[in-house]
Amino acid sequence: MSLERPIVFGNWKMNGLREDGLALARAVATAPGKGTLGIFPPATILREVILAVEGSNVIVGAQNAHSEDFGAFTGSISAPMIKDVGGTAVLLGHSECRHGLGEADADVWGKAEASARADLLTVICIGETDDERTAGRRDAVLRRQIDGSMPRGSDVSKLVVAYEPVWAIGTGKTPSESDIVSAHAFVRERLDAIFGRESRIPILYGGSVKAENAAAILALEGVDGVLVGGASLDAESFVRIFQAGQ
Ligand SMILES: O=C(CO)[C@H](O)COP(=O)(O)O
Repeated sequence: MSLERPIVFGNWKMNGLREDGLALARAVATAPGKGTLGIFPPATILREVILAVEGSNVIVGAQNAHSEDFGAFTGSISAPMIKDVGGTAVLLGHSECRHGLGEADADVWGKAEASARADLLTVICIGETDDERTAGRRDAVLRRQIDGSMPRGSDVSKLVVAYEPVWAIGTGKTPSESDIVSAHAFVRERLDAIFGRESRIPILYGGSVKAENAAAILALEGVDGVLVGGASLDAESFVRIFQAGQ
């Protein structure tokens, strides 16, 4: 599976009731342009969103999945369940899950293995906090997260990495262009070391991506696409971000 660049994914987080979510999905499905569009709505409307974009190339996925396929895990959904309703992707290791829900690298690894078993496209999110950045530990954190969250032996063509500095998420702050380039170069080097140069796992940037800064970010060396939060909730903004990469 090879994803055409630019890859523009929207993480709706805990937003989207049926009416506005389906309208947004339909608008995304008709966006003109080359590349790969993906949306990650809340699980409550996953199936309806999948039906709303049917016939388009838009990828629809879930925002998390359990490491087990089934069982007594109240409140969780699993990779086979996502697959069962027609979902083809999942976000894992988002900072809001790592830091808000206490997900460790090993947890993300287990979830990624479950996602691979269900043959989903797995987007593994990584990124340093402000304290880690200030302490000069960015690369050490990225290395630990890559090494600890990404299982070996699965189909590398179904893996995507999203570099999302935690301090840039929802804050309006973005790293300098040179910082994004150097972080992506570091991630690429590590992925090459683990999975081989031919793996070419796409690396997305995430954190305060907007229609206004998308063209500059998407043009940076090593940036294969973007993972968008807030600005993916507005159809016009999200489509403008996609078109900024054309
Ligand atoms: O939602 C995101 C993509 O996963 C990420 O958290 C960035 O959010 P944003 O700063 O609201 O774009």
